[in-house]
Amino acid sequence: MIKSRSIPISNILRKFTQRYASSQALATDLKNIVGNDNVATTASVREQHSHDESYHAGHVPDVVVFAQSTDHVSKIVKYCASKRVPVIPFGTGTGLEGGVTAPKGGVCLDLSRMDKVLSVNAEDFDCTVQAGVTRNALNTYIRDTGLQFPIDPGANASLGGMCATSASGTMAVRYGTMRENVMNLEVVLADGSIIKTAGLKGRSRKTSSGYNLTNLFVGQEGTLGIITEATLKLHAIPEAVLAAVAPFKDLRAAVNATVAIMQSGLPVARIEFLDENMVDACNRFSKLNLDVAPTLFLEFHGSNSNIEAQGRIAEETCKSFECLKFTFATETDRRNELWKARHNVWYAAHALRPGSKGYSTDVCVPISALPDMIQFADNEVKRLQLLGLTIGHVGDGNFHVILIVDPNDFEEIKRVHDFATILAKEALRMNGTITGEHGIGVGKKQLLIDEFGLHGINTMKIIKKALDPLNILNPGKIIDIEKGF
Ligand SMILES: Cc1cc2c(cc1C)N(C[C@H](O)[C@H](O)[C@H](O)COP(=O)(O)OP(=O)(O)OC[C@H]1O[C@@H](n3cnc4c(N)ncnc43)[C@H](O)[C@@H]1O)c1[nH]c(=O)[nH]c(=O)c1N2
Ligand SMILES: CC(C)CC(=O)C(=O)O
Ligand SMILES: [Mn+2]
Repeated sequence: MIKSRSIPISNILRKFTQRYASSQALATDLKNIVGNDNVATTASVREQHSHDESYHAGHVPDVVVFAQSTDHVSKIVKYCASKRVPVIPFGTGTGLEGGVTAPKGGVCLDLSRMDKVLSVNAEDFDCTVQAGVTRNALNTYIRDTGLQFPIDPGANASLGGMCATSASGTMAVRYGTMRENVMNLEVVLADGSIIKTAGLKGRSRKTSSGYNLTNLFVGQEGTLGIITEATLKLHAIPEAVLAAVAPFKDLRAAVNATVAIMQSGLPVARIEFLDENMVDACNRFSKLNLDVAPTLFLEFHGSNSNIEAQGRIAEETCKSFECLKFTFATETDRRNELWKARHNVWYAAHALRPGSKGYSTDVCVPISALPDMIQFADNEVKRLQLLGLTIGHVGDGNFHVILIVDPNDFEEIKRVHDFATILAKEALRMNGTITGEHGIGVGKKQLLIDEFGLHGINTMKIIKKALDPLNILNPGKIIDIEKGF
């Protein structure tokens, strides 16, 4: 008898895909489980679910299932386990690392119909939502409570997707990332069983009870379980908000000012860096009239008296780094205009070259290393002659270089890949990480090995194999379970 270890991977994959007779048979079975209206097989729906907003190649699932409940998810996963069919969770498809693609076909499990806010405990500053609720929908729902959920990736992502990628955004510097804001998760495991990661009813502010399952499932990108519900921390909407814009003579001055502000302990709510290419793109796309120079957007949250004091300290610090101007934006409309432009940078960058594709890097380094890191990125963009625009959540040491590339120019694409690899390796050299918030998906699997080393990756493989022994949950993402080193 041949040992399974010696069967070539291609044969295993063929066998793997032969476990279900056809996409049609699969769809028929799934319709019996969740009803006709919740199963789609049309080419257009499958195509919509084959990719996210990144440049990564799309792969079409065999079937798209729209789950309406945790019970649906559990039954679908149990069925898929029995047939060895891949299950790829889908929130809103705004990911940037190809996480929702279906390289081995299978069932795309769309959670957007699980869109109920289940409870809001205003007095405890928490809420529980189904995975498909989007961050904007939650904030609209809780507006009258005086509370907000401030984690704000530019896109209106699903909260399940945000848990799954450990998302953050412009306000993480003040309120933390998803890792700090998820209190409990309901998760469907690879055999269809359902767990709560912080106790069956837990929503306490602190716990030292058992293993930290919550943070095992935050950032797992659908490879260990399907998140069906999340209990999240809420925060008070500040009494007063003050924003400011500060252009600088050069990139280094702007980043040095950021480091000084962070090291002074000033409780900034947002501190975002835009290089001059990015400011120029925002001016064009969002019809702004900002000085084209390396710029900081800042925001302070608090009471009327303390935000003014905070603003003044930031102004003095920026002036000590020779900022060209420091302009406060007090009116709500002006602030909204600035932050809307900030959230649209991805589209502003694409608009520079119609027909182009964008690739975003996402390194994060300790704050003291940030000036050298951003300078390094700038030098490399120039050396490799790329169209790169830098934007960053610099208060956290996290920034993105958006590279705009002609999808038909393979030589340019290679330079983009070279750049992304060089940048990630430099971030590791500076004690940082290859991804602050976008995750690994299909794009950064090799670099993850550099970040964690052999024993670290093997530990991840052990966890993956224990929780998903048939490798049906989002296979091919984060780690390649079949591949050795
Ligand atoms: C214009 C723009 C701007 C930004 C961003 C995107 C875009 C297009 N993003 C990236 C993106 O919005 C972020 O990764 C979201 O968390 C993705 O949420 P979706 O609901 O779209 O997940 P999406 O559907 O894209 O899925 C992402 C991954 O999570 C998995 N998944 C989804 N739902 C799941 C569930 N319920 N259970 C288990 N796994 C699940 C998927 O399988 C996939 O691997 C971002 N991000 C960020 O952190 N900071 C930022 O500033 C921005 N800014
Ligand atoms: C495309 C990316 C640059 C999106 C993002 O993470 C951001 O705008 O901060
Ligand atoms: Mn970002």
